[in-house]
Amino acid sequence: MTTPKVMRIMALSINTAARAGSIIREVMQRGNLGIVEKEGKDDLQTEADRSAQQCIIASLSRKFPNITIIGEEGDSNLNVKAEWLVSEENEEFLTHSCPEELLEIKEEEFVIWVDPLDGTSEYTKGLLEHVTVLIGIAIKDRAVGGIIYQPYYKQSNGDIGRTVWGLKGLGTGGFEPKSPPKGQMIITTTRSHLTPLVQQALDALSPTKVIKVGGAGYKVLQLLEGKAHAYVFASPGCKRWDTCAPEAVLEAYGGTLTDLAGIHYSYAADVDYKNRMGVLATIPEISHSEIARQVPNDIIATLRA
Ligand SMILES: Nc1ncnc2c1ncn2[C@@H]1O[C@H](COP(=O)(O)O)[C@@H](O)[C@H]1OP(=O)(O)O
Ligand SMILES: [Mg+2]
Ligand SMILES: [Mg+2]
Ligand SMILES: [Mg+2]
Repeated sequence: MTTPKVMRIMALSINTAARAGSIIREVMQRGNLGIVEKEGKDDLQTEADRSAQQCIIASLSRKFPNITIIGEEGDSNLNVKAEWLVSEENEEFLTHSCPEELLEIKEEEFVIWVDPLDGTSEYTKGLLEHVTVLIGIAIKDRAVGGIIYQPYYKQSNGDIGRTVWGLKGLGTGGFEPKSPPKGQMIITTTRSHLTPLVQQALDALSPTKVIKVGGAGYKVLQLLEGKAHAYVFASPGCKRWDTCAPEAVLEAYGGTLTDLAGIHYSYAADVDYKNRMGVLATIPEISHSEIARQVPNDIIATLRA
């Protein structure tokens, strides 16, 4: 029997995200980040963002030429150095069985959303633990599979870097699931993109504690590892590549990630990339719709305007 496409795409993405992570470490080690501003000082790009994206898109598109792959850093030159091309699929992942409902998905039905370096602002400031590589795998318009690679995670055995993955219908891997303390409401939100509206939404939810960290990937890791109950971001700043992989991993775990009104974003290839209606993510133990109801209407109206 041939291996189902979704399993092969996940397995190649796992190895490719780790290679991109090593490129991110190499650029930092060399010390010349090559920072440019994209849409302003809140929107930076470095040599690491550019090179990691080239590695990911060249590797995935070579093996899966019929898949639409959309990366944060725009069109990439795919004539990359041989050492950046990943062709091996992750064997450990391939030992899992494919969920029944995903057995027959054809290459043309996938859309892959790539954020080669999430938490660029934190990367440039040396807050390296916040940095992740995100590869999100959508089928038609839904986020189904995701890889969150953390290039600076320190393993207990001394190894550096870890891969967290999730696939709907199969589950998650690469981390120790943990629930946050009961009777509290710990919210994680932006560290570098705080605005009055972001603050207003936090206040409306009366958190017992707020954890400000960088990156959409790192914030979802806070939910998976019991550091926070919810991720709340009342801003149009995130884009589909920020949320596709985190949404798939969180939902494979039993949680939920939507816009602030509680509606799932579409990850179809032809959508507007902007997550205009913000981000709301919750752990499985929390009623997502209950939290969405607590978001004041005027905040939703402001985002919608
Ligand atoms: N105003 C913005 N402009 C550009 N990117 C943004 C903006 N707000 C959020 N992002 C992206 O969403 C991620 C999560 O946001 P935050 O860290 O503020 O919570 C950021 O790391 C950044 O991704 P990236 O670092 O990949 O460019
Ligand atoms: Mg960016
Ligand atoms: Mg990002
Ligand atoms: Mg990025």
